[in-house]
Amino acid sequence: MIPARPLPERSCTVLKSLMKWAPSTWTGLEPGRLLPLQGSSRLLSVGCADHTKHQEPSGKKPLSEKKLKRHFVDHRRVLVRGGNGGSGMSCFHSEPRKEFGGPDGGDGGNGGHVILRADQQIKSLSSVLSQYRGFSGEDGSRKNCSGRGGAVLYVQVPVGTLVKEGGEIVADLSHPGDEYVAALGGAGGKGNRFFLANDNRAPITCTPGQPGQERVLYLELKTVAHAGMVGFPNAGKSSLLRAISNAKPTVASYPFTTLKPHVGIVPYAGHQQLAVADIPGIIRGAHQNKGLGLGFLRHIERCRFLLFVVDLSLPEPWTQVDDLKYELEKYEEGLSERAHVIVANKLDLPQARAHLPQLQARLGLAEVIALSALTGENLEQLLLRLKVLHDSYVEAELGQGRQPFSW
Ligand SMILES: Nc1nc2c(ncn2[C@@H]2O[C@H](COP(=O)(O)OP(=O)(O)OP(=O)(O)O)[C@@H](O)[C@H]2O)c(=O)[nH]1
Ligand SMILES: [Mg+2]
Repeated sequence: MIPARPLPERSCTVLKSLMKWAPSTWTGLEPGRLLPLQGSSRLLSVGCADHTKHQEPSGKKPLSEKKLKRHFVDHRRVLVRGGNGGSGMSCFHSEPRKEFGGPDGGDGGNGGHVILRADQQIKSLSSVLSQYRGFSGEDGSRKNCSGRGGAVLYVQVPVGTLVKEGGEIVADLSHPGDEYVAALGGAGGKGNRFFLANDNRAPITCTPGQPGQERVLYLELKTVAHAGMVGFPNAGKSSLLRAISNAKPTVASYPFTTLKPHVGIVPYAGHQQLAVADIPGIIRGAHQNKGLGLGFLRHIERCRFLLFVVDLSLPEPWTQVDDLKYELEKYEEGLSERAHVIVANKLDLPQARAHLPQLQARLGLAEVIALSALTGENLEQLLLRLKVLHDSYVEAELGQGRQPFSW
């Protein structure tokens, strides 16, 4: 007899990865849990202490920024089709000693809708497939039995997803739990029982189910956060996000290190949380598609306030602020006038200290917060300012009878 041998380690890993993916494929067959949720928490760094612990399991190398970018999708064209309605049945009651039992064909069930639902656990549109078909209703059957209706197919999308059809915005799923019926299921057909009338006691007519609605939708993700960081490459945006939150975006001394938005959570007393988004650097001329272009600014469009991060160690740092504001204006008029703070980073460098008085003189003392993301100097001042901005935002929203966004 051959003794049982333990599986080699590599096979175990392969098996485990298969086990990890298999349920997400099967869920497509079940109503209610239909999405192949790629629940990888690495899709977007979320700086919640517990989350980050799960993000990088010990012994596993974190994914490089380049690989992470492949998982971050902020556009998607989706073809959605509602489920078809089931057909009605044409048949007659048949029973011993009951010759003319009458029509008893049941109606077909309605097709299931396809519904987009904003889910906070989903961080990018990468888990959204290119097409979805709703569940069809069952056909009607004998004895007036109606067919079962098709279950609703829920497609989970990130909070902040815009739904467009033919260039027009048809829905904005900006709050967790928001839903949008992307495609209606077809109505079920009628069985011949439905056509029973005084002048027609034995109808044989029955109707087929209607096909489900078919639409081509464009999904566009606009990250939702309280504060958005904008700055030139290498200004230290990612370093700052690392310093104030538990998010772990890559930091390096070359430009365009960050290739996808990151959201970090800054915890405050009383379980208050403030979401801060770090987006790729923009450069002068970005509106002419220089650097990474301005496409990423869509991720700060919804931010309630902005952090202009400038490198204080460079000569004439105020020109960075002017250039950033100019690029923002080119992207969307009025964007640069949103509530903001100017963060003068790299205060630890000697030349930076020399530039500070000039910057403050040009932009105003109150507006500039000089700090060092590297040494942590003066970070509290930024945290306090963020809190003040957040509180005034909450007050304004409540004043207008709206629920403020909370992460
Ligand atoms: N001395 C000093 N260096 C800093 C400070 N903050 C960031 N750096 C350095 O500046 C370089 C760029 O930092 P990042 O945080 O990657 O800059 P970024 O703005 O995110 O850059 P992109 O992602 O390319 O847009 C890194 O080498 C950091 O170590 C600081 O406060 N002081
Ligand atoms: Mg960065």
